[in-house]
Amino acid sequence: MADDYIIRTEGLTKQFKGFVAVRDVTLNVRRGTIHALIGPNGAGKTTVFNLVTKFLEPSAGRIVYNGDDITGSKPADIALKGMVRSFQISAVFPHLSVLENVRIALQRPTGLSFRFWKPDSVLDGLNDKARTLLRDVGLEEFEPVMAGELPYGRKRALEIATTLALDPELMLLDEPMAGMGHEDISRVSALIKTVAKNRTVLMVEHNLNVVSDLSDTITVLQRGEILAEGTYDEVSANPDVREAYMGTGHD
Ligand SMILES: Nc1ncnc2c1ncn2[C@@H]1O[C@H](COP(=O)(O)OP(=O)(O)OP(=O)(O)O)[C@@H](O)[C@H]1O
Repeated sequence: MADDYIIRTEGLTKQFKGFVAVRDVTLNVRRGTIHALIGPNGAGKTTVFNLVTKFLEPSAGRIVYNGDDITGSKPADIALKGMVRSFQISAVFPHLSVLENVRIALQRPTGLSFRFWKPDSVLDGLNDKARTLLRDVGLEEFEPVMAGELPYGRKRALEIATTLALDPELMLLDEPMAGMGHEDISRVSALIKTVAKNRTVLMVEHNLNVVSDLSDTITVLQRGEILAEGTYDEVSANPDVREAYMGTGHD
């Protein structure tokens, strides 16, 4: 049933001055799952993400979100419909406290407009909601800390909190583990599992341990095209995928 899929792309293609970065990508992301997009450098993962979130216009193909054709929509329109990309839209303001960052995020109807001019009394009313979000991402002790002073992994957790403030139905995570050490990776992985419980997550991630631990479905891209799709066990046993990653797929 079409409704099983929160987002579908049909024949998605993107050319940059004649170079085909993404070719005929038909992606189906099942509602309520964690779906990872992986592939070697230059495979087209970021371009697919930019197309899905409308930061780029496709050269051909269609994008359907919750049954609506959003191929011609603007990023702000799709954010309003519940598709929110983390680590891009959710800027963290370094000179504001952790709590203030989440309060401001709670003020954003689309994730794209910022309202600094609200009186303090209105912002104070948001404290309870902000504190709940901080607890969800394990940052309650960091509430008064300036965001710019947070350790790296905690900053990413704050970014997730500011994204969750928009209550997205589909959350897109762009390399959530980039630049993190082991400890942060385990904490942020656990966090993603928790926040994915009542929403859908589509993520681009290079760390294959994380991908295997978190993902229900994995789509492997290579040179702009889908090479394989399935569970981690399925794609990691696929000779074409092994060849693409390690050059050891076919004997
Ligand atoms: N704006 C652009 N203009 C021209 N070529 C581009 C542009 N954006 C991406 N490309 C090219 O398209 C291809 C796919 O790039 P993309 O960034 O989507 O890959 P990726 O899988 O995200 O790679 P990485 O893992 O290195 O981030 C690359 O060859 C890249 O050089």
